[in-house]
Amino acid sequence: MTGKPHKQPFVIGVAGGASSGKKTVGDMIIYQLHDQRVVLVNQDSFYHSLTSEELSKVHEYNFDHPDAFDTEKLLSSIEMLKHGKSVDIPKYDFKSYKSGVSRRVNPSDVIILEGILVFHDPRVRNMMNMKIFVDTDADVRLARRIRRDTSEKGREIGMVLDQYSKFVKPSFDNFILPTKKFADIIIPCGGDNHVAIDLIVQHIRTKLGQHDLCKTYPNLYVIHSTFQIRGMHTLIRDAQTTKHDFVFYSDRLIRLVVEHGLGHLPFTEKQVTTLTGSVYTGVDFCNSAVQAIKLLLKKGTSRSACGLQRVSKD
Ligand SMILES: Nc1ncnc2c1ncn2[C@@H]1O[C@H](COP(=O)(O)OP(=O)(O)O)[C@@H](O)[C@H]1O
Ligand SMILES: O=c1ccn([C@@H]2O[C@H](COP(=O)(O)O)[C@@H](O)[C@H]2O)c(=O)[nH]1
Repeated sequence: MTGKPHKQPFVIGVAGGASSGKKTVGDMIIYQLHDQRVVLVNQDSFYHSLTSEELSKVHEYNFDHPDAFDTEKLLSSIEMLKHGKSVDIPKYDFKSYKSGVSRRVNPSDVIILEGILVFHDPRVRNMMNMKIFVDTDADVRLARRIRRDTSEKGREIGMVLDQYSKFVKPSFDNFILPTKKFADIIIPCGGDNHVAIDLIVQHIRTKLGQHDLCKTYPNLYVIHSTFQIRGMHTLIRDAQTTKHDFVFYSDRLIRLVVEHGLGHLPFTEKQVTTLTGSVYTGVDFCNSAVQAIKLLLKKGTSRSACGLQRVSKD
């Protein structure tokens, strides 16, 4: 075998009612994961093209029913991306109701699959590593839909309201809402929920940083790689780097490892009285933690011992 083994991408499903903010949430995740290869795939791309008969009675067509989508194509497309292959994803035109020219999507580290019914088919659901449901009140969704469909899709307000009461609302109650139970995370307020987005991004970063060794050793933690860390690794590997710089940057890297390790050690709450007489509640490392550091110091090389001593007085 040649080349690197293919690492499976992290697949995130984002479901919720129409105009709940699914795409906004997806875009916010992409924005925060700027240093990763992330691709957003929209379930809307997999709408079946309408036949001429369906077109003549478009007001009777239910775009919110699971059968409106080409789920087999969606499945095979995500499968290809999961296996590190590029895929042509169709483009659906909301004005002509037809699927047209495709866009080429390249394999990525993270795939975000967003759409009203992405949790409906168990085969699609099972491809996801994380499932998010965007929970936005029906009145907010309707208001956004009216604005979007009249301005962007050029539709009559009467038609938008008819479609809503005839298909959108019943399908939300019958098909979309029942998939909420499959979600790992439910986000109220969609894109306004910065706390939820931050937590999601943190989790994805942890998963992406996980080495295969983490599966064998569940208490192994991999420090998230930053540009600063990569820069220091570059310097200490460079044959041109001076001895002084090599020692300086190695020492900084060792300290980062030790400080990160200390964050995983057990601690107890401790209160101290400050010089001004007030009581400060902090934490104190448990005995076992101090013993672990002492053991490391005994076994460590002189350089790592030096790094350890700077972060632990004991
Ligand atoms: N938190 C928000 N506040 C105000 N408008 C929003 C918010 N989230 C989304 N929107 C707007 O609502 C519309 C639908 O949002 P979008 O993310 O495309 O929803 P979905 O993908 O669920 O259909 C868009 O016009 C978007 O700009
Ligand atoms: O031709 C079409 C195709 C779909 N719709 C509506 O779109 C929404 C789903 O898209 P979101 O981006 O998740 O909002 C769905 O409610 C369909 O009714 C349409 O109006 N016309």
